Amino acid sequence: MLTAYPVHDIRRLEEAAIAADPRRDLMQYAAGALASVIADELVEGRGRVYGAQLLILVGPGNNGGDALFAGARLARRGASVTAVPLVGAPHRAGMDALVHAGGRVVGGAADVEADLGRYDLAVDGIFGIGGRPGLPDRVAGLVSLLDHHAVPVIAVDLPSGVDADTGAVPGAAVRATTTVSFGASKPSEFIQPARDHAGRVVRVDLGFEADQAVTELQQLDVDDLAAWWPYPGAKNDKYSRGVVGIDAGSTQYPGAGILATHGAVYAGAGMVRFHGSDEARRVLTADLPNVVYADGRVQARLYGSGWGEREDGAEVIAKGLADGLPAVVDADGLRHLPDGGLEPSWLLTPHAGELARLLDCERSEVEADPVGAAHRGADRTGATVLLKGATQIVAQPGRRSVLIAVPGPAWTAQAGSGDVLAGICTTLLAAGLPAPRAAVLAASLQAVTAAALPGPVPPHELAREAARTLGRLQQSAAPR
Ligand SMILES: NC(=O)C1=CN([C@@H]2O[C@H](COP(=O)(O)OP(=O)(O)OC[C@H]3O[C@@H](n4cnc5c(N)ncnc54)[C@H](OP(=O)(O)O)[C@@H]3O)[C@@H](O)[C@H]2O)[C@@H](O)CC1
Ligand SMILES: [K+]
Repeated sequence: MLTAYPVHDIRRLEEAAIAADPRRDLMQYAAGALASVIADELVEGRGRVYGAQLLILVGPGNNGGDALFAGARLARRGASVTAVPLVGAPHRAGMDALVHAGGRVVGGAADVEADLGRYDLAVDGIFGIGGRPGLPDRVAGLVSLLDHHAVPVIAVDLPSGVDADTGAVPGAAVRATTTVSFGASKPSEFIQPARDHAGRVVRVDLGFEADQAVTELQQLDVDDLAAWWPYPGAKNDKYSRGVVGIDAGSTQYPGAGILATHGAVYAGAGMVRFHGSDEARRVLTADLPNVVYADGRVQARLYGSGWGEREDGAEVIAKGLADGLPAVVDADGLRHLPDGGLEPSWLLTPHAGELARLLDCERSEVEADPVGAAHRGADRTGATVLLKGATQIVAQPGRRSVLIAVPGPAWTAQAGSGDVLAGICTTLLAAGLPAPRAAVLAASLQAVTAAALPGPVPPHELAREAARTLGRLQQSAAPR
């Protein structure tokens, strides 16, 4: 599990670390770690540090200071280091150190633009956690020229221009090959599209005490998925493994019911009762003869996938709430929710557009701050929210921390993925998992399965493949 903290918490962690050991110079420590990552990349790219051409992009704050001190260390090792101040006045002591070590400082972007292709590597010390999203125009021009010349960029702390807290990239931003992240991960390391701008992330421990933070973003890894999945044990029977009730699909969209049922069955439901359309039922009878159609006991229900314009949606959901069973509400079902009053054991699975509708805001607002929007969705409805998309975020009402699923390939962005995911979520609720854990495990299983079978594999085939993923995960699961 990786944990990220918003910038205001990282500032507090930094202050606490400095107060705990005032003699420790965090910037020198950070610069030393940065210099060693840069040296490794130079050695990998061209065999040695000596003689390497290094360009340092310098902003007005301590991020530029880190880059300049690292540049000084590399100049002492024989690299030819050029620093270009790009915004405001650069870090004074860092500049002095670089010049003292034999580095060169030019006046501005115009002095390096003509021969950018000669640099082996550029270091982005423009903005760090004090950065506002976007880059001034002249800086954006230089950054895009570096991209054009395919000069690899190492970002200091985070790629300049991205929004560290939200993961949004509303304007120009550095696209790094490697990011050297100090002290604590930033949300932008987990959330798309900023995650793609960071490239490979190298974390440098600055001795922060994380328990002083208020908000956390926890991103699962494959080991967490393997360890947390509720595999059946010797004492389980089909009822204790969990019976799923699926009310999904319609005459208009029978496929949604079929796909959700595939998701539920192949994620290991003890039994699936299907209450969707007759069209879907005919297909399921042939494909999945283990599915039953009679009413009876269930431990969790799915509502909404492929409902279309269903008229009794609100009634069906109200009845489900009165039953007191945990439930997943997906897709068209989200239009029939009561105004608040849901429970955290209910899981809503909107994509950005559906969450925007729930929040009465524009989709672009959800995309600009998906974690904040997921929180608002959970607080407004009282339910757990799994916000689907390039980054899959789980928020709970009244809690400031979120869970993030294992990242997966963009291949899963296709019609039907959400229906399968809703089915997997319902299986995990029926197995007795709390809604946040069910949501993050289900999304992670789908991502890990798609990563192992890359390509345009249709969602029902990925659903089947998930069963094989689970078999492999169970074998690899170390007891915790
Ligand atoms: N504290 C510690 O212990 C350690 C900190 N460390 C390092 O310090 C970094 C944080 O340093 P920092 O606070 O000086 O902020 P940083 O981002 O360098 O610059 C902010 C300046 O940029 C300006 N500015 C921002 N955006 C802009 C824009 N779009 N366009 C134009 N201007 C813009 C902004 O202006 P303002 O917003 O105030 O108007 C302000 O002047 C951190 O990421 C890490 O690298 C490490 O050494 C480890 C120990
Ligand atoms: K940076």
